[in-house]
Amino acid sequence: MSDEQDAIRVAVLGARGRMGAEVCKAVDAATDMKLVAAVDQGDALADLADAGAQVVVDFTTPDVVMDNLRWCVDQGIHTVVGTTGFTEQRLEQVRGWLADKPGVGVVIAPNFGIGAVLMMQFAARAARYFESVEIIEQHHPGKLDAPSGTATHTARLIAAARAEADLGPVPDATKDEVAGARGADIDGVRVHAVRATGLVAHQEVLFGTTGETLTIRHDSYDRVSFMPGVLLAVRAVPTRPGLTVALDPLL
Ligand SMILES: NC(=O)c1ccc[n+]([C@@H]2O[C@H](COP(=O)([O-])OP(=O)(O)OC[C@H]3O[C@@H](n4cnc5c(N)ncnc54)[C@H](O)[C@@H]3O)[C@@H](O)[C@H]2O)c1
Ligand SMILES: O=C(O)C1=N[C@H](C(=O)O)CCC1
Repeated sequence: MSDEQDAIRVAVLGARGRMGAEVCKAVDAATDMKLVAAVDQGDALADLADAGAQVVVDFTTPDVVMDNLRWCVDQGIHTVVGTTGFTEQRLEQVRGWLADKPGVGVVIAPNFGIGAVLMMQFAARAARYFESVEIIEQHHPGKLDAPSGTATHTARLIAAARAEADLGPVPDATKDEVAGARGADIDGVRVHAVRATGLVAHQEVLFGTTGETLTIRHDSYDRVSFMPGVLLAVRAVPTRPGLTVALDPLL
């Protein structure tokens, strides 16, 4: 329990969205944080600075997140980003902005669910032992992007582990007779995106080798599952200058 004056002053961008609304509730309930601004489309970013925000949490959309983040870094405000769409090129751009603001911290994580982080770690660990691998991500139909940030991140981790183990390409003799039938190719790993009402956020990583398969699966049934990770990042980001990608270094 901290005094009001010691509380971390947090602002939320995308505050009326599915995730933003949940983050506002979680910050409100945290005794060591104070929600000082809840900003959504149409509101001025300047509201964040006027409210004296120390940490901004961004859950908006891939097409606006870079402008938001640039503004926050320029203002010297630490930022926790859950919004997806971060390519290696985008991450490099963020590192460039931060080079001019040495005290500022940014955490960008494709998934704040602790179980999801472990699922990715387990998948990376298993990758070297299986010649075949496919990722099946499943989300609610309101999701704007595909494949998910989590699936893209997982595919990159698996591809790196395969390269290190000299595994070569995944065996696949199939001719794609209908475009997309074999899913997207991310660094040589096939990724399939499912959208259905009733789902929240789910992922399976299916590995195969001679005579056996291994399935690693994670399910978020409720957006509350992301909140411990978000709060962990809010607490950590002021003492982590520069860019932190994914939640693993904070666990
Ligand atoms: N990292 C994670 O753990 C995690 C978990 C869930 C969702 N996500 C990602 O978070 C993002 C948001 O997901 P969602 O389901 O909450 O989406 P959503 O569509 O429900 O919410 C997005 C909100 O952002 C607002 N917005 C759009 N442009 C804005 C702007 N310029 N300034 C301020 N607000 C703006 C929208 O009005 C909306 O309220 C997506 O990229 C999603 O993939 C990440
Ligand atoms: O609901 C979403 O949208 C989610 N997006 C993230 C992703 O793209 O990986 C994390 C899971 C939920």
